[in-house]
Amino acid sequence: DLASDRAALIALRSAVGGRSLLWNTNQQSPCAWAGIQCENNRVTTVRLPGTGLTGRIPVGIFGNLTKLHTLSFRFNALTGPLPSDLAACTDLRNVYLQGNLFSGEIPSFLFGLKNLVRLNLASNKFSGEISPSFNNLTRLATLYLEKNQLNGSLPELNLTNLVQFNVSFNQLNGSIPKELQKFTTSSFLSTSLCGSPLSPCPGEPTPSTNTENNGGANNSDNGGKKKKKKLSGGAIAGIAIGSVFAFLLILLILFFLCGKKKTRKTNDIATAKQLPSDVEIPREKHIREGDNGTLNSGGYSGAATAAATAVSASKATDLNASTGDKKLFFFGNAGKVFDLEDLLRASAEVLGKGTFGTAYKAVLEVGTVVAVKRLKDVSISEREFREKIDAVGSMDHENLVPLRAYYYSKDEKLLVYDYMPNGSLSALLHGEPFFLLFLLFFMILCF
Ligand SMILES: Nc1ncnc2c1ncn2[C@@H]1O[C@H](COP(=O)(O)OP(=O)(O)OP(=O)(O)O)[C@@H](O)[C@H]1O
Repeated sequence: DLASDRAALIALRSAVGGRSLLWNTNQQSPCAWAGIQCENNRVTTVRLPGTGLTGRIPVGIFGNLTKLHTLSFRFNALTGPLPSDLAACTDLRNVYLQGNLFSGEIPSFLFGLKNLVRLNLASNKFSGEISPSFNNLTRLATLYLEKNQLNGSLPELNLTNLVQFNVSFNQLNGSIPKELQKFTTSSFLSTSLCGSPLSPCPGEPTPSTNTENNGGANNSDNGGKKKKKKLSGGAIAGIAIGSVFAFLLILLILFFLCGKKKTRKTNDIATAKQLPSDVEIPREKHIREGDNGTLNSGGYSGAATAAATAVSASKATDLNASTGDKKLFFFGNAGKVFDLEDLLRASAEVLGKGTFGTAYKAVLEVGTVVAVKRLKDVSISEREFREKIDAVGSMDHENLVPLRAYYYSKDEKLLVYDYMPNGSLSALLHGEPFFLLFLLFFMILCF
C-alpha cells in the first residue's frame, strides 16, 4: 500500500539520496514529493534524473514499489548491480538508468518484466553478453545498451516492436543478425561487428567481389562492366538528343495546355450565357446568337453578359411573379447611375471564379465598367440578405472595393462592384505557374 511505498522511498533516500532529495517527510503521502507520482493511491512513477544519487541500491526497496511503471535514475552516480527485488515491479514499462555506474551482467530478472516498453541501460559499466532472453520482452520498443562493456556476439532478436536500438561502443563481435540489420550504422558504432549495415564480414560475398570473381573467369566481361562506369560519347550524345526532344515535347504540351485554357475561358462565358433557361428571356434583344441558338464565335463583345442574362432571367421570373419591386439597389451617395436595363445591354467577360460564385466584367453602353459577382448556392431570406449586404455596402475603406449595388431574387443574387483594372494580385505575385514548372523540369533534365 501507499504506506509501504512511502517507507521504500525513505529507505531509498537514506541509501542513495543523501541530502539532495528534499522531500517533506512530515507529509504522510509521498505523492507530492519531487519526482514521485501516484495513481490509485500507489506510487507509480519515480523520476529522479540528475539528482546526485550515489552508491548502491540495496535489496529491500523495490520489492515494495510493486505498482511502479516508470523508473528514471538517469545521469546519477549509482553503482553496483541492479537490486534483485526490482523483479517484483512487474508493471514496469519504462526504465531509464543511463548515465550511471551500474556494473555486472545485465540481470536475468529483467527478462521477466514482460511489460517493458523502454529500457535504457546506456553509459554504464554493464559487462557480459547480451542475452537472447531479451526476446521475452515482446513489447520492447526501445533498447539502448550503448557505451557499456558488453562483449560476445549479438543474439538474434525477433522483437517486432523494436524501433530504437543501439549497442555502439561495446566490445561486441560477430555478424549482425538479420532482424537487426534494419537499423542504421549509428546503432553499431565502435564495435567489431560486421555485416549489413556495416561492412561485410570476412568471407561474405559482396557485389564488388562478385564482379572480381566473374572477372577472373572471364576477362572480357570484366572489361564490359568497367566500361559501363564511364559514359561513352554515344551515350552522352543520346542523352543530349533525348533532352532536346523532351524539351520540344514539353513546349508542345505547354502550347496545348495554353490553348485549352483559352478555350475553357470562352466556354465559361458561353456556358454562363446559357444559364437560367427555365424562363423565357428576350434573348434576341440582347444576345447575339447563331441560328441554332448557340453563342456566336467571336465571344462576348456586343453580346449581353452572363450576368445580364442571369439578371434578365431573374427579372423575367420576378416580373412574371408580379412582385414589381425587383431592381438594382444602390448604396451611398453615388445614386442610381445605371439600371437593370443598362446592365442587360452590357457586354461582358468572365473575370474568375471564387468560392461564392463567378465574377464578370461588364461594360455598359455608356462606357461605365463594373464587376458583377453572381452568387451561387446562397439560400437565405431576402431580409437576411439585405441586412448582410447593407452592412457590406456601408463599408468605406481605401483597401476595399466599393460595393455599388445589388440585385436579389429567389434564384439570383448579384453584387455590382467598381471594376478594378489592374488584374489579379495572385497572378502578379506568382506569374504563370506553368512557365515556372517548365523551367524547373528543363533544368532537372539538363543536369
Ligand atoms: N471588382 C473587381 N474588379 C476586377 N476584378 C475582379 C473584381 N472582383 C473580382 N475580380 C476578379 O474575379 C476573380 C474572382 O473573384 P471573386 O471575388 O469571385 O473570388 P475570389 O475573391 O478570387 O475568391 P474567394 O471568393 O474564394 O475568396 C478574382 O480573382 C479577380 O481576379
